[in-house]
Amino acid sequence: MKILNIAVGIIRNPQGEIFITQRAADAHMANKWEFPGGKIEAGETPEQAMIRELQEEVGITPLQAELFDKLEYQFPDRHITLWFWLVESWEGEPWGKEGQPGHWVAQNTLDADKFPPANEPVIARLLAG
Ligand SMILES: Nc1nc2c([nH]c(=O)n2[C@H]2C[C@H](O)[C@@H](COP(=O)(O)OP(=O)(O)OP(=O)(O)O)O2)c(=O)[nH]1
Ligand SMILES: [Mg+2]
Repeated sequence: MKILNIAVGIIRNPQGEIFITQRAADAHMANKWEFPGGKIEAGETPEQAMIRELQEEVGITPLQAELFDKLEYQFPDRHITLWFWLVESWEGEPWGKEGQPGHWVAQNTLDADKFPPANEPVIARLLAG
C-alpha cells in the first residue's frame, strides 16, 4: 500500500475563479481535473511543497496561502493525505507549464465529478461559498 502526502493549491483570483489543470492520460486519476500540486518531499513542510509544486506545474510563486482543508482518502491501491492551500496572492500568471491543459473556472460552477473522489468535500465547501 502506497502512503502519499500531497500538497495542492486552490488558486483563486479576485473574480472568484479558480485555476485548475487536467491530469495526464497515463497518470493515477487519469484525465481528471485537479488543483495543481504533488507529493511532499522529505524535509519539506506541506506549504513549502505546495509552493514548489505550483512553481513547477503552473509557473507561479504563491506569496501568501492559508490552509483550507486537510483530508485523508483511501484509494484501492494507496492512502493519501491531501493538504489544500487557498492561494489568493501570487507572482506570475498560471499556465499549464508541463503541457497539461489548464483553465480558470468560476468557483460556483466547479463539478466534483471531474475531480478525483478525494476532492469531494473540498469541492462541496467551495460550492457552498
Ligand atoms: N495534484 C493533485 N493531486 C490530487 C488531487 N486530488 C487527488 O486525489 N490527488 C491525488 C492524485 C495523485 O495520486 C496524487 C498527486 O500526485 P501527483 O501525480 O500530482 O504527484 P507529483 O505532482 O509529485 O507527480 P510525480 O512527481 O509523481 O510525477 O494525489 C488534486 O486536487 N490535485
Ligand atoms: Mg502533480
